[in-house]
This record gives sequence, C-alpha cells and structure tokens, in this order.
Amino acid sequence: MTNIKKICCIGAGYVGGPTMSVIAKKCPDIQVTVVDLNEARIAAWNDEDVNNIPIYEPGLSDVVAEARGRNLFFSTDVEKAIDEADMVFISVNTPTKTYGAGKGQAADLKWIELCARQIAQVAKSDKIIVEKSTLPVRTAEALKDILHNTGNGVKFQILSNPEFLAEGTAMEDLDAPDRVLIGGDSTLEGQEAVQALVDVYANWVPRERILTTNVWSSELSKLTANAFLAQRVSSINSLSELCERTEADITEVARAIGTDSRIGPKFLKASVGFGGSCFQKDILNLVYIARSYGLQEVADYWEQVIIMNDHQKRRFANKIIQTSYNTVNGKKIAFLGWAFKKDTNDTRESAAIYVADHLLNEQAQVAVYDPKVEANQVYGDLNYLRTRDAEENKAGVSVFDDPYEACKGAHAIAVLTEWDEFKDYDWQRIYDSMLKPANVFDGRNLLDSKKLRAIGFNVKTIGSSL
Ligand SMILES: NC(=O)c1ccc[n+]([C@@H]2O[C@H](COP(=O)([O-])OP(=O)(O)OC[C@H]3O[C@@H](n4cnc5c(N)ncnc54)[C@H](O)[C@@H]3O)[C@@H](O)[C@H]2O)c1
Ligand SMILES: O=c1ccn([C@@H]2O[C@H](COP(=O)(O)OP(=O)(O)O[C@H]3O[C@H](CO)[C@@H](O)[C@H](O)[C@H]3O)[C@@H](O)[C@H]2O)c(=O)[nH]1
Repeated sequence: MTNIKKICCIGAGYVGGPTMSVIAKKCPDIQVTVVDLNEARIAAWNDEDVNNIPIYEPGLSDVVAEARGRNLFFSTDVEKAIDEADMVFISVNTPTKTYGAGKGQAADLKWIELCARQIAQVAKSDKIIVEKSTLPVRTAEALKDILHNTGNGVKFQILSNPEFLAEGTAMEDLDAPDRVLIGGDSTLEGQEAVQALVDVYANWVPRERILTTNVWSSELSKLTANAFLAQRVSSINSLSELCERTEADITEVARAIGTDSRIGPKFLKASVGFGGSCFQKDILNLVYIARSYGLQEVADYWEQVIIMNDHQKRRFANKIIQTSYNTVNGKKIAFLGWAFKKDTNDTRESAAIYVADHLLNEQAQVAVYDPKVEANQVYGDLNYLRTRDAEENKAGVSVFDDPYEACKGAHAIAVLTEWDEFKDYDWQRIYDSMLKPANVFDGRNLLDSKKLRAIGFNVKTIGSSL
C-alpha cells in the first residue's frame, strides 16, 4: 500500500492554497509543496507578514502561520516539486473558453493539459495524479493518454477528487466537509491509489464521509452539485420577481418551503444573482457536454439557470434606473460591496460587475466601496468585459476606502454583497449626506428596511412589493 510522504499541488489559487494548508495542518508527517507559475502569487504566500497572503479567507492565515516552513511550502519550482512527490494534485484554473470551438461554454483545459505534459516530462518515479480542479466528465481519459505515452516506464494512477469548499467558509468546509469524494479505477492499482488518498483524508475526516466511486461519477458529481445549487438560487430568484408583482414576500415564501424537510432551508436566499468563479462556468460546461452528446433537452434545461441569473442582474440594474425617473445619467450610485459574496476578496463573475456595466452604459457615476477589494481589481473586472475602454471605466467609476465617502452626495445606494459591517453603519449619517429622495436598493435583503424607512430612505428589496 502506498504511504504518502510528499504531496505536490500545482496551482496556488483559491482551492490549492486553502486545501493544501489544511492537509499540511492535519497531516504533519506529509510534506506539502504548493507550486505556481505566478511568481507574485507565490511571493505573497511566502510573505513574512501572514496577513499579506494572496487570498482572504477567515481562519486561513492562522493555518498558514502554523504550517508554513514546517511541512507546508510555496514555490515556483514546479519541476522539483513534481519530481519529489508521491502524489500530485492538479488544482489549476479551468475557466470558460474565450476562443474557438465551444467558446463561451466549454471549459478551457489548456492549463490542465500543460500540467499533464509537465508531469509526464519530469516524473522519474511512479505517481498518483489527483484531479482537484473541476473538470468535464471523462477528462481523466485525456490525462491518461498523455501520461501513459511517455515510454519511460513510469506508472501513473489518476484519481478524481473534486473540491466542494465554498469561498468565505473554506476553512470550515475543509475542516468538516459534508463529504470527500474520490473516484478511481476499479483495477487493483486503481483501488490502491484510492486507498492512499482515503488514508490522507482519514487523518481528520470520518471514514463514512469519504465516498469512493468510479472516476467518471466523481467528475460528473462535481458539475452536478454546482448545477443543483445554482438552480436553487435561480429558482428562488425567479419567484422573487413574481413576489414583487403580487405582494407575496420571497423571504416568507422561502421560509415556508424551506421547512419542508425534502426541500430544506439552505440556498434559498433571493439575491441580485449568483456570482463566483464556479456556478456559471460549470453549468455552461454541463450544457456544452450535454449538447456534444446530442442531448438538446438536457442542455436547454440547465441553460435556463444561467438565463434566469442574467435576467436577475439586469432586472436589478433596471430597477435602479426606473426608480431614478428613468435616468441615471451623471448620477452618483454608491455600491456597497463588489465581491461575489461576503468574507472573500474574490470578485470573479460578481453580480456587481454586471450591474455596474449596465449602469455605466446609462452614464451613471458608480462609487464603489468593498472592505476587501482593491481599486485596481474593480477596474480590472470592468476592463475585462471590454464594453468600453479603460479610460471610460476610470471616468465612470470611483473606488473609496471609506463607505461614508462613497455614499456622500449619492442619489442611490445599491447593496451588492452581504458584508455584515453594512448592517452596523450609521445610516442616519448616510441619509443626511445623500441627495433626496435617498434610494436604497438592497440586492441582498441584508439591511433592516423598517429602520431605514423610518429614517426617510426609500428602500427596494429583492422579492417584495414594498
Ligand atoms: N474557487 C473555488 O471556490 C473553487 C471551489 C471548488 C473547485 N474549484 C475549481 O478548482 C480549480 C482551481 O480554481 P481556483 O479558484 O483555485 O483558481 P485560481 O485561478 O485561483 O488558481 C489557479 C492557479 O493555477 C495556476 N496555474 C495555472 N496553470 C499552471 C501550471 N501549468 N503550472 C503551475 N501553476 C499553474 C495559476 O497561476 C493560478 O494561480 C478550478 O477548476 C475551479 O473550478 C474552485
Ligand atoms: O441562497 C443563496 C446562496 C448563494 N447565493 C449566491 O451564490 C453565489 C455562490 O455562493 P456559494 O455557493 O456560497 O460560494 P462559492 O464559493 O461559489 O461555492 C460554490 O462553488 C464552489 C466551486 O465549485 C463549490 O465548491 C461550492 O460547493 C459551491 O457552493 C454567491 O454569489 C452567493 O451570493 C445566493 O444568491 N443565494
């Protein structure tokens, strides 16, 4: 049986960094090296001041402080780490393709393939390769093809071990996962590899929570889990629009249906729309895979989750415009929040980006405050859309490090992220500093709207006609 002594993880991002930190913490006998091509990112992981690590995630810096230099290392020397490891996790990005066949839907696997080729080139001893990145079903077949054709006699076993952590709660999720999923081949060697990875997790995860399947089920379960979760958000958001027309209240409806044990209370929070690097990308990928097998109805079914989410973001922006007497031209609209959810500095696919883009098309002046997102990230996100040039984005958007300054002189405030601190602001002070009527568009149903209305605000929430 393989006893894992050294792990290498390729990709020091939102998944590689936290997952490997937790493995290092829980398995002090295993040496874990996280490698990345991005020198700045590795330098930040190695920063003496642990508060400067590149990812904000509650609890992460403590774990890094404990394990770094002991059995957790961050490096740009990819080849050395691969060469020395018994087990190599691939945790690189798999974004939606922006070119060629499958553009806008399929996952771009070029970084995965590069990893496989590099491993094939460097490895001198047998290794277990673990797919940690989210991948289309049957990707392991391509990896096998590359790895098994080196002709140098080195043997590889490929496992699928998708990650289910959610940002903002990554450390809790890793510490006590609902389940760990490991897919491997049914051959003897395949099952030995599965057991080796089970043994790593068994250092802290109860055995009954470690599920083993074949590789394809494991790969597809990851896309399926995200599709189901995102579908719940789109389902509740679709009904939020109906609530706004019928005097039903989406929070009450969610509570009423969530008490049915078959439905359950989680993931029923109506919002300005889901964001994050995973949901949209993974559903588009599922849609693409279904279409590539000729399963039109299956593809159309899941595509609707994305269509509804796009609608929800646009609808929120349109509500701001309509309430502002149908024009936001030259008006200051303050954004509280830019991250795609609270407790993370990640802004990928954040609803805020799309709402801002829509308002900028109407020539609004957008003023952004987010406790964890820097100005260059905000501009970078907007520039990436290529709706207008960087100069125009700069002219239309200002980024503040004080929320009261962001709101001063604004016609309206839009809450885009559910940061807890927004609830505790001095809302009377904000009201006094704004133009009247002072509108608040709460895209997260976060604030105490009764209190705000008593101050004099005009408050619009998601899924209520008030
Ligand atoms: N972000 C999440 O919450 C989350 C959760 C579960 C699964 N996933 C999946 O995990 C994967 C990684 O996501 P992420 O959010 O960590 O991405 P990320 O972009 O934050 O990190 C990926 C890192 O891989 C590095 N990289 C790319 N190619 C490389 C190569 N050939 N050699 C060395 N380094 C290389 C990049 O420089 C980058 O730093 C994706 O497939 C994603 O779908 C993400
Ligand atoms: O009731 C809800 C729940 C979530 N959201 C939004 O949905 C998005 C995604 O939230 P969440 O799923 O909590 O964060 P992610 O980090 O994107 O995590 C998802 O995507 C990861 C990457 O694949 C998976 O590992 C996780 O299991 C899966 O929850 C965010 O914009 C949330 O604000 C809502 O609007 N309403």
